[in-house]
Amino acid sequence: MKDPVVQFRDVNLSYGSRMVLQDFNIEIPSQQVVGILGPNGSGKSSFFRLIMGLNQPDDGEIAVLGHSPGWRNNHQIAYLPDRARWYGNHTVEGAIQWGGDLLPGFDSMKAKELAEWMEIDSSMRIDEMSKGQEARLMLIMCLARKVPLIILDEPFTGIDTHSRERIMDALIDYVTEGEQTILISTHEIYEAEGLFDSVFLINEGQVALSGEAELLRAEHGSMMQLVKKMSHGGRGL
Ligand SMILES: Nc1ncnc2c1ncn2[C@@H]1O[C@H](COP(=O)(O)OP(=O)(O)OP(=O)(O)O)[C@@H](O)[C@H]1O
Repeated sequence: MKDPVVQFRDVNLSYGSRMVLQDFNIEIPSQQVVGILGPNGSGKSSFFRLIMGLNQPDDGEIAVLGHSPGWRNNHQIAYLPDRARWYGNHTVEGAIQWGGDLLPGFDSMKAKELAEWMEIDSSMRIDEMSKGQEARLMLIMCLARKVPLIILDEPFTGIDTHSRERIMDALIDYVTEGEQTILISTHEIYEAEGLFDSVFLINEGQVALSGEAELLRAEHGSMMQLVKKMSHGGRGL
């Protein structure tokens, strides 16, 4: 068994006086698609920001790809933040060129293939794109990178059902090809849950439940139901 890609031990994180993650422990297995699910405000984005070294924990230990979070390993991570925007004056082609020149592990051919699959015209200017088109481009810029860890925070927001289905198909194809770990946080649980090998359910700043997706489903029913129960204050899941 390989070492976990991400390991948190007894991590606490607060913003001012507000405690967001408390005694947070997690081990993310390598080479899996991992769902990070939970109600609004449960701490999913904060968890990703700690992985990237964008926030510092109050205490606890964090290892990401065998190092402390920060510049030493961020070139090995493709991160799609929850509120990402691209430079407006680029075209799609320009963004892909930029990725090829500057992003570690970026495969321009793969990016072009993904753009075609996701029906994104390469001559389109980014400031003329709809929200959903831009969301697709942001996703392409992450998925085209050959890095051990990809983090997608709410990648499907603003994307219509048809495009979402295409993206899920691309992810399934892409993932079976690769040797990467992909962390996905999403509220589109119903559509996305088929992607996950394992799932961590976050509630009120802690891992409330985790395991192989299939086993969790067999035991508790759909992920959607589990998250709904949590949103309504369900305890003892
Ligand atoms: N920069 C910040 N300053 C203060 N509080 C913050 C900040 N960022 C997040 N929070 C708070 O921390 C808590 C966790 O937020 P976080 O964004 O990690 O949750 P989330 O699970 O990703 O939520 P969502 O599903 O709505 O995206 C929330 O109560 C939020 O209001």
